[in-house]
Amino acid sequence: MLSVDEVKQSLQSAGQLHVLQFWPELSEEDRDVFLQELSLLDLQELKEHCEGAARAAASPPVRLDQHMEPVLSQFIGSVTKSDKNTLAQWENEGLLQISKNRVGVLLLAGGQGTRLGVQYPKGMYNVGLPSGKTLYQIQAERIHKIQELAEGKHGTKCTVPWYIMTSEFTLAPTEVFFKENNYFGLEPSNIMMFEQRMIPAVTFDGKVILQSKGKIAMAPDGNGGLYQALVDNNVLEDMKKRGVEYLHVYCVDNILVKMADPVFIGFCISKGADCGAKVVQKAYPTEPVGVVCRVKGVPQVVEYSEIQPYTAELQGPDGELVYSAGNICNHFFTRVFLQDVAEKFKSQLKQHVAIKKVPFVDTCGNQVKPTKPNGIKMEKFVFDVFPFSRNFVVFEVLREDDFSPLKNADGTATDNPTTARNSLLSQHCRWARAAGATLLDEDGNTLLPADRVSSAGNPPAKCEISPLVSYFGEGLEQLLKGKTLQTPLILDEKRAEELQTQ
Ligand SMILES: CC(=O)N[C@H]1[C@@H](OP(=O)(O)OP(=O)(O)OC[C@H]2O[C@@H](n3ccc(=O)[nH]c3=O)[C@H](O)[C@@H]2O)O[C@H](CO)[C@@H](O)[C@@H]1O
Repeated sequence: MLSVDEVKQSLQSAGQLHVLQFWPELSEEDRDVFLQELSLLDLQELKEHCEGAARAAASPPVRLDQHMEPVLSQFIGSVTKSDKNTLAQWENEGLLQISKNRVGVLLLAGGQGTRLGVQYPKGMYNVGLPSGKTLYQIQAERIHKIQELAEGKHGTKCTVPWYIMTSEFTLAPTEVFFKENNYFGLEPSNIMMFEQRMIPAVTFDGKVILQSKGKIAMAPDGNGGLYQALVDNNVLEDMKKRGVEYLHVYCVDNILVKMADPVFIGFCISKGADCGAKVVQKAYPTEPVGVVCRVKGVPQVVEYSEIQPYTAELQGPDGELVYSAGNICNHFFTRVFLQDVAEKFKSQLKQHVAIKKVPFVDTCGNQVKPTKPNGIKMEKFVFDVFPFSRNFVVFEVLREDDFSPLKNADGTATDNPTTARNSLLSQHCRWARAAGATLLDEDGNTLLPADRVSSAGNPPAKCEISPLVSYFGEGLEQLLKGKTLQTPLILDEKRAEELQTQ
């Protein structure tokens, strides 16, 4: 730990001496904690960070719109446009790689979930499914099942390691939650949690913001902080040691996420890709999803906050959106590509400016909760490595099978706990019916095939299938064909066993 004089000197040369303004008022204990925090800061880089943030916030945003073009069709694979055999080949390839322990999953879970408005990590959220499962539990059970499917097919026991990137906000509660839940039945040594870096929030004139008298306002460095975090925490070494060559990176809030999706992984591998992105057709031009496209001929995502409305609304000859490839934050990377990024490209990642309301302590020592934006948070984005890819591919999937994110609190129009819950229950109704089950609604009436999702987005019935029973609808016929089942239905392993013997 540095001494207070050393810190003072560095802060002075960075033009940030105000950080110690309340030093005389702090208790011994608070001083220790603060000094520790300041010692961890890269004080050499602080000046550049603060000046850079102020400069970036003051400059007009760089517009990419006029350089945008859609991704070339030869680099796009599609679930709907591929025949059954091709899809089966990709799935087989994915399962084969999983069975050989070559596939890992990496969860981006360092975000603060401000829009959802909860104080705990989003993965701990329970959207109100009949089973009461949280997002973390659903994800863990899908890992379980995909290992089982790969083992069943190839006869070898295998592991899909789960890397979880957290931040100062999410690490401790996530660790406790996993422990309390007995790691959801997974082997704890195959779950690796690590922390991304935090960086100071800065005022518009380039001053570090004090959150309280003895604490700087810090924020995670964006999900593109992943690449620094991989290095800081020796994650790539761990992957190498385990023989993991392919990584499926995903964001925490998509209730339909297919962990280590073998079809996606198989597709990327069979195309020889080093980097890939899953997309869905955008639902409407202003939907808050990034657009996967090319910028000056190079693959890139233009984030929803950075695209101009007229570009987002551009239509092709048949009225379709020109930029319809919506990023669902499901990425494929080879380990070798990540190694390259870590060694050569990580420092070239773009910095994005986010203007936020950052609570602070004013010069008189009063705590202030600003009503309008007062601070700059600089963020890196996980997809900003796409331009460094040598062979980038896009995989288009169906929204109803792959994407229903939890972003907002209930009471909002979209992407909230109700829409997430309904998407999952609707999917499971479809699976049950496709497997030959007849479902009865809560009044005992038979649900007809025409009973689909209502205009309010409600599923035809409450039918929830545990990922431990089925990963993507497979294996249900032997349990459900010709059976009439009352809903609400929770098809968990116990119920599956009962149905098997009926
Ligand atoms: C930059 C990015 O990827 N944007 C994508 C993200 O947007 P969106 O703005 O929704 O991104 P979020 O803020 O939800 O972050 C995405 C994921 O990154 C994690 N996170 C975020 C910040 C951070 O410092 N550390 C961290 O790990 C979050 O916990 C989350 O799992 O998801 C959308 C789909 O749902 C995509 O269309 C957007 O293109």
